Amino acid sequence: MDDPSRPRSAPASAGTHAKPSTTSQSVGKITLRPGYSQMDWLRRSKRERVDGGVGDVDTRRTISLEELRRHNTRNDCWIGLRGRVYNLTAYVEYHPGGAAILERSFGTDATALFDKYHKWVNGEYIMRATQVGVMPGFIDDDESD
Ligand code: HEM
Repeated sequence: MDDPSRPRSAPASAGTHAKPSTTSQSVGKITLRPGYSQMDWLRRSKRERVDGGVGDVDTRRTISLEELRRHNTRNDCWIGLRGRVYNLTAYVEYHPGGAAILERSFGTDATALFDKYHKWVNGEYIMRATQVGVMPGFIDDDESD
């Protein structure tokens, strides 16, 4: 007999199963394409660097605001976040908040907007495979990378 105290559906954390997502994922009004869930991204970025194919990147290179600003298009977008610079280009399609809202942050220090929408999200962890450098004056307090 069914035990009414046991949930019938999978818990929310079930999205972390090992297979790539094969159905669309809806977060709020945003629908992500199959294969573009956060788990798909984490799996991909664990496997490979996703820095836009610029090759052997010195992730500690200082990137001027002027250089950051030049990467401001959908096919070549970098953002600053807490002193690190990330190549967001590949992640845009995986962003649960959608691509459109990210556009205004392309080529800028997006820390304030990031915190406005989701201070709780660990952007440094999610984006670690995309780091292309650091912002001027950045002082690293994490020796693990
Ligand atoms: C490093 C870059 C970013 C990463 C890794 C990231 C990651 C995420 C994640 C994981 C979520 C889902 C949060 C949740 O369900 O609790 C999300 C939602 C969202 N993000 Fe981002 N994000 C980034 C940048 C930004 C920026 C720059 C903006 C604004 C310009 C933004 C706006 C939003 C919005 C509006 C949502 C939807 C919030 C909601 O539905 O409540 N994100 N993002």
